Amino acid sequence: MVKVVICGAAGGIGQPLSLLLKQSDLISHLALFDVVNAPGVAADLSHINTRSKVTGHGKEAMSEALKDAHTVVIPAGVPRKPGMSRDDLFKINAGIIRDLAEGVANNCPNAFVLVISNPVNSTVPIVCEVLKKHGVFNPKKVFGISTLDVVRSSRFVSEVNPAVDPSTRVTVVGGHSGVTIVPLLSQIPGGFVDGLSEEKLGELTHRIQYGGDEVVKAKDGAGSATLSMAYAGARFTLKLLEATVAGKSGLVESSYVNLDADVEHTAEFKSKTGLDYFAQDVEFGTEGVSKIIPLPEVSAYEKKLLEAAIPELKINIAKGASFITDSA
Ligand SMILES: NC(=O)C1=CN([C@@H]2O[C@H](COP(=O)(O)OP(=O)(O)OC[C@H]3O[C@@H](n4cnc5c(N)ncnc54)[C@H](O)[C@@H]3O)[C@@H](O)[C@H]2O)C=CC1
Ligand SMILES: O=C([O-])CC(=O)C(=O)O
Repeated sequence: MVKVVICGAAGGIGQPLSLLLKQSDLISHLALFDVVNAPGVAADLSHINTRSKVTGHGKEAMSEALKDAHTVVIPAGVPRKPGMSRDDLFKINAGIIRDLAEGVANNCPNAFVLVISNPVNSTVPIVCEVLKKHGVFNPKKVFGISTLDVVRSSRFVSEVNPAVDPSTRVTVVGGHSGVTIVPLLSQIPGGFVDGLSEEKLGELTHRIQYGGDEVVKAKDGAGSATLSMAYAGARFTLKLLEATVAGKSGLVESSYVNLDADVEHTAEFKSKTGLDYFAQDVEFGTEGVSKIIPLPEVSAYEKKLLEAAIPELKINIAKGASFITDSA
């Protein structure tokens, strides 16, 4: 039985994400949890004639929803409005994520946990610290979903140079907010960056780093990216299921992870930077993270971007981790 739980399933991301996951035969039970409207969304989805059973679980039924889950995807919490940073969401979302992580520790301690809720740079450390507190932390099983940064990069690159197919993978590392998002455009095959002026490269990098703001502004108070995020979230979740359920090897996706997930390939980076978490290309295996792919040789421009990302990431990580450790 492969039970996948969506926490925040009735929301802007939760609904289309649930719809996309309903199409997968790898899932046998899709459990939708939300503090509002979960039974309604579940009833609707349950009429679709694919393999999975769908159940809805309201406010009082978190434990029932999470019980024995294989994978838990978390897009629960509030989104940004214009003028807000992702970090401004911490006040509300940190507590929501802590409570859901407690639920995971108590009901499905072996589950893969995929965190979408912002600020991802801090919510992932919150989940990890809660799981550590309960003695059930496995760094190979907790993922911050930064896939939307990769999806945007591929799209925006193809707009700058139509010769690059929009499905071309772009390596994006760092974290998931502003300067912590570091696209490694020098890695795109075919000498993509060589054809760009310094100004164009700066503009494209900035667009990738602040792509979320474009949507927040266009939605004008009605929230942030939901449909592109659902696409990115489904792509990540399904790839992980292909590795963990169907046993496919060699699948790679970028993710914001605890670097202890692969000490062999991260020890040097960790001691050099002092970072415990970083988004990097991750190869999936049956246990979750099978390998964190080391950073490639980066350009001088990207080196500067990394230098700007690291101190900001440290602040975000410390804020998330101490939210749990200081209250112990
Ligand atoms: N990682 C990424 O790339 C992205 C992350 N996000 C983040 O995802 C989160 C959700 O965004 P939207 O779906 O647009 O927001 P939304 O407000 O439309 O939906 C959030 C849902 O979470 C539910 N919820 C609130 N507290 C809950 C709890 N304790 N347990 C279960 N469900 C709960 C709400 O009832 C609501 O249905 C936001 O924090 C947003 O910033 C958004 C886009 C991209
Ligand atoms: O911008 C936001 O607040 C939502 C998000 O994380 C994104 O779209 O990348």
